Amino acid sequence: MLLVLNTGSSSLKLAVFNAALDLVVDGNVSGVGGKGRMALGEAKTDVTTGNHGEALDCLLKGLGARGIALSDITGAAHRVVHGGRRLTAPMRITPEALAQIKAMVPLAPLHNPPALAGIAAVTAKLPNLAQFASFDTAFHASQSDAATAYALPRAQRDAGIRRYGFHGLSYAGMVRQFGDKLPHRLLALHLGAGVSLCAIKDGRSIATSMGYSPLSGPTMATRTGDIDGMAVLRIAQELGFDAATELLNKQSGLLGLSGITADMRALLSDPSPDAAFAVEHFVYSVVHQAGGLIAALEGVDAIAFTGGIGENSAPIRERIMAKLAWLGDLPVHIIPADEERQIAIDATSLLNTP
Ligand SMILES: Nc1ncnc2c1ncn2[C@@H]1O[C@H](COP(=O)(O)OP(=O)(O)O)[C@@H](O)[C@H]1O
Ligand SMILES: CC(=O)OP(=O)(O)O
Ligand SMILES: [Mg+2]
Repeated sequence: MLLVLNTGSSSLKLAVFNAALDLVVDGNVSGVGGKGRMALGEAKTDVTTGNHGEALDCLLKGLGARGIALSDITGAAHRVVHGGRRLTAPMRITPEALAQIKAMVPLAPLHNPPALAGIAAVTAKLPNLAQFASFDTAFHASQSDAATAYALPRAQRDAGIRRYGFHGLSYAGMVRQFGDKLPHRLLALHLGAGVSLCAIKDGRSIATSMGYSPLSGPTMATRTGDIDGMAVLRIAQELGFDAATELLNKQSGLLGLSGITADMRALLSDPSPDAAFAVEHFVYSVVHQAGGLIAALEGVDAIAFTGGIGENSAPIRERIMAKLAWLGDLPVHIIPADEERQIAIDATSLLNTP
């Protein structure tokens, strides 16, 4: 059986697939690093964990109680957010590969360390297990230089300051789910805690709203989305680098705008004007990005929503589509985000190649 781990800064999501790639069970621990919750299948319990290794222990114990032993696990596959310029295909985690992933930490200081913690936790438990990595950036490797470059001098561009784009496992999974029904020009909207849009032409990413980091694009749960560079510098000058990083990534977005919560469902049921404004800003910013990406596609044949908000919130989808009514009648699809299955498919194809 294949263990898939999607490690976030304070969460650990796990899915177990059998050799036929059927989902056997999935679960997660939230609130890693303190008092949190564990869900495994339908069961939910309170758990206190000090780190991702302890969270993995809890989940593995839960799997044991369901009759899945450590010895049943034949491989582990991880979501790694940032693969940089070079890591553009899924790979087996060898010592060299691990060194390459570690070298990406300066590019993704908030996102890659949790994945490394997940890899280390599995290695500590099962040192001889085959492990694999799939990169959120990889799907966007098809983009042109014009789409990925920031207009910076050569030295900064050579140093890797460019657009990478994220949520690639979600978009690759979406393209896979469309199969031979894939529209020629597809605008994909991943609306979750992180929010991004992607212009997909014939199954390939040609432009996306996230850039150097997962901060840019529309308003997100706690990230600002697009913000002028000079505003960032002004905030950093006032608060210092670390506090500014925290503010832009963790205290902004829907949370910062509303002053209430980062949770879209809670905002939609909150009667206050601040909650309404946060939602209005979210919808506006998504539509604003959509316009640019539709122009990059030179037209659009279909729109697809995914992610927690995209899949579950009919009111948000309707408000976005109402502002895109100028596009005329378009097929609108709702595709469940299935990053874990995509990671499992990637790992299985590597396991099966000698
Ligand atoms: N029925 C719903 N209506 C509105 N928002 C929802 C609904 N269900 C989930 N959401 C929102 O989805 C977001 C989480 O998205 P998700 O993709 O699960 O997050 P993550 O990026 O952490 O995986 C939250 O803001 C949550 O409120
Ligand atoms: C890359 C990213 O934004 O991921 P998430 O949606 O999980 O925050
Ligand atoms: Mg997400």
